[in-house]
Amino acid sequence: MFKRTQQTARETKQEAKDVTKSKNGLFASCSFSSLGLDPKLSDQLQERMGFEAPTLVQAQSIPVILSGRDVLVNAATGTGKTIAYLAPIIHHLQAYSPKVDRSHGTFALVIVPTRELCLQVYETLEKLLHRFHWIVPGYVMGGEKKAKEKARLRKGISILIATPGRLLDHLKNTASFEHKNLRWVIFDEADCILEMGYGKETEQIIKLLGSRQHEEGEEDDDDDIVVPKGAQKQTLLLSATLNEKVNHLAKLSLDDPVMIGLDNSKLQQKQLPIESHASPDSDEDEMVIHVNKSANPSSEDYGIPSQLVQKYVKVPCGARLVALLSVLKNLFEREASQKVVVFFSTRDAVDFHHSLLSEFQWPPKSETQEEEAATKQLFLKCKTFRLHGSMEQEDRRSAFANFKAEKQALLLSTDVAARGLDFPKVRCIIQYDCPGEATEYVHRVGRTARIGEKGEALLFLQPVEIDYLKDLKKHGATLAEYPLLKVLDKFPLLGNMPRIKKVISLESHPWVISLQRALEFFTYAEPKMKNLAKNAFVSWVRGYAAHKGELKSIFVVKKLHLGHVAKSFALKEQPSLVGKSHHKETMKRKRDERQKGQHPKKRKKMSGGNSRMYACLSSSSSVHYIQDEVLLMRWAPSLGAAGLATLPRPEDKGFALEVGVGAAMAAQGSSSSVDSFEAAEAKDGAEEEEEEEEEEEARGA
Ligand SMILES: Nc1ncnc2c1ncn2[C@@H]1O[C@H](COP(=O)(O)OP(=O)(O)OP(=O)(O)O)[C@@H](O)[C@H]1O
Repeated sequence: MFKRTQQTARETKQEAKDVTKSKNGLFASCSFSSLGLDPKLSDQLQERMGFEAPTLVQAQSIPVILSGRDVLVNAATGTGKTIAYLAPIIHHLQAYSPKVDRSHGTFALVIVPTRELCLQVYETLEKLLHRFHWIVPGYVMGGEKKAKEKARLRKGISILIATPGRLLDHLKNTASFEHKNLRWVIFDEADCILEMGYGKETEQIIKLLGSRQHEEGEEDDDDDIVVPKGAQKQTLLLSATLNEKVNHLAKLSLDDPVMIGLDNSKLQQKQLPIESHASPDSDEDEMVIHVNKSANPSSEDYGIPSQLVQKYVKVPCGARLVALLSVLKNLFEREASQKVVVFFSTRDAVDFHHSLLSEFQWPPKSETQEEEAATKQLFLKCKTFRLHGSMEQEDRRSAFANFKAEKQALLLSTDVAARGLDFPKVRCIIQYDCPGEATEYVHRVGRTARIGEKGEALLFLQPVEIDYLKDLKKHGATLAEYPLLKVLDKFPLLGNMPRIKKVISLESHPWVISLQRALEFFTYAEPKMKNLAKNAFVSWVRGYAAHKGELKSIFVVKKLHLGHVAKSFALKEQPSLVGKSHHKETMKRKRDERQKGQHPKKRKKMSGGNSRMYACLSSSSSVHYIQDEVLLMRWAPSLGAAGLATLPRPEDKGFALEVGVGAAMAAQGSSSSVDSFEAAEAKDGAEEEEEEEEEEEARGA
């Protein structure tokens, strides 16, 4: 006992040392005012916000941004990039004479990929503007009422934070959106904006802003232009994972940029083929970002906080759910007051695990009812929140705010929480479903170990997926193995279950067996739970088939044992992947939700206006249908020996369809990939409100 206390004390001391060391490497040895910021603003940062010194990236970026140059900033997650770009803008704006007011419209535009990040940047901005009340902050984003946003834009917003779809909508349709004084455009999480499929929107935004921009030296007799003479328009691109994908955006929007945090291995004279949209008069000496893919890459390919402890846990598919619950229980028992985020690949998986963790009790059954009432408790004694793209905006907002405010809580999320979100005191990130590209791994784990704090990250892998570690290593992430068996051994066994001395496989561990049984019992006790499990199973398999590029050879859907996958959703048998009954259930669920007002009038545009069902025969000769003809056309060549046939709508003919696993699954999987889901959701946000707004306008709102 004494030995253990001594060891814990030693570990705590070591952790404290590590944090100090990492903090030493994070902060610059200067003050905010020495960077050239206005004293009132420096004071606000130091005194009111409690930032004693700028971080290194702030110390490097602020003077360059103040000088008016375009900038590309690449710095690790949680190093303070938001302040790095907001502070110089406020410094300039507060000094304008005459003072800026609402009638001058928007001077700075910050474009971010998700709604939560939009709100977060807005909150930071509000704090920074505390002493500059005449500068008006504001935001526009999908999911909000457009009529209200229009009214706010009409009044005037000096610094506007926006998601791309909604911003484009206002640029096109809100005549009162004043931006002729626009001087700054910032793309925060620039690579993500492009990866989420916003490339076209971004190009249009740049074009629309450019066409109405006030060019320097331009003859202009408009008295409303208040940008100081000689002040240059400035564009800033930032991310922890700037890579070659942003070259096109950089080329479109940046003029002779300064690169901050991009080491020489990533910057090369223009050798890479820049995409065909490159302007013919481009500068031949221009720098482009190039990610080093050599056999011996830099360990700093993507900036992962050095104090972050990264681990992986190898779990056979059938034991995944038990392993997840055990790891979580162990974490919260070890340290009650902490926050943990678990990432899943699909929204259905988030919903299922959220319901399960919010209701599942332990121990599962007792001898007498009185005893049961006295001893039963929730398996996890912490508040559990969920966050994903098809939640109602108000629910998203409250989940985000509540998880932020809690001291002890668990958040289950899709990648909607992976970028930029700054939840204080998150101690551990669990990636229960693999993230896909290494960039996403970096951003997910970046929700912990922020601003020099300690943090842990745990990646779940099945034995067949273990090669993913090599992919991460190429980008500088090396993970140690998590001692799962040791953790499982700590849990007390139920009743008189014998403790086996040597456990041969994880699945035969008595704790795993009893917990799995209890979970299955719980899931089957209520039809609602069972349906959630089935939906989660189906979308998980589809999501698995949607891995892209080189990762397809690691995450091979054909290698999955679907019975074991079912077990990981506490199902005793494998449900049909897309049977008629499932299709009907999904339609019914959506109808019910719509009636309850949970899915207000989402309009999905199908190409050609008339959707038809297609069927394709996979190599295993089972039938799979796809509702989106474009998707099938794209995937058809990759189906190999698969036959292809056009069928009437199943609901017309009333035949049941079974899905085949393999190439055809991959085809449907692509439609349920997280990225395209989230992007589609966010884009819908722009359209979704149209009808609502028309209605409101008709009512004279
Ligand atoms: N100079 C500073 N001193 C102390 N804390 C700071 C400082 N600057 C910023 N912070 C805090 O650090 C946290 C991380 O900042 P921020 O969210 O801007 O990081 P980021 O680099 O944008 O991360 P990501 O890449 O994940 O988006 C925030 O809570 C912020 O308030």
